[in-house]
Amino acid sequence: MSDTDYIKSLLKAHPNFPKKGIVFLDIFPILRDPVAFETLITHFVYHLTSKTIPALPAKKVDVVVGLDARGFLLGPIIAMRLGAAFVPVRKQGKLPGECVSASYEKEYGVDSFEMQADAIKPGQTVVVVDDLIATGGSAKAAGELVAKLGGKVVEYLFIIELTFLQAASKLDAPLYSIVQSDD
Ligand SMILES: O=P(O)(O)OC[C@H]1O[C@H](OP(=O)(O)OP(=O)(O)O)[C@H](O)[C@@H]1O
Ligand SMILES: Nc1ncnc2[nH]cnc12
Repeated sequence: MSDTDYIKSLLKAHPNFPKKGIVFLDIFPILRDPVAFETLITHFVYHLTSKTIPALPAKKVDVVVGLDARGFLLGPIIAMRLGAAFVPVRKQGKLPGECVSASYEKEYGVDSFEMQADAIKPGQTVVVVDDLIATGGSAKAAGELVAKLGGKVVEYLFIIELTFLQAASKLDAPLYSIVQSDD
């Protein structure tokens, strides 16, 4: 079985969660299976180190940015494997010190994201990681925060992409997803 089929087989769909009309795709069964979790992380790391990402000369990622909350389960592990920094993007009011912020609309509501102002240095290369991209609102806001600090997003990485919402067109860098869902 391919990595993609293995990971896909563990995703659980919950119709009408967190509200009517949304089919929530749950990634937690992957994390319950250590072999699947290892496969997932290794897949991302292999992608970042052995494939050609046009905006990533010398294949060097300086910073992995993970999005609150499920991006925190993936980002730090990927960052450690790459020898890169991990930087969290958190929902408003959770981070101490000076922060930059950006608000965004998502599949089921409005929210605001923040990043610590000294977390990324001008010119650093960044990958943004999260479990799922739906409308792309949260990823776009994260990209805006990176840009405000002078960083350069070279790729947005997700386990799942809801392709029917066409988020890729909103982003300023390529989108990579392991599983694509079109319904
Ligand atoms: O592409 P978008 O439409 O922006 O939606 C995707 C975002 O929504 C989910 O997080 P959620 O806001 O539910 O937060 P959580 O991780 O704290 O549950 C998901 O983990 C992404 O972060
Ligand atoms: N359909 C979905 N499943 C899981 N997380 C989500 N975040 C936004 N839309 C989602």
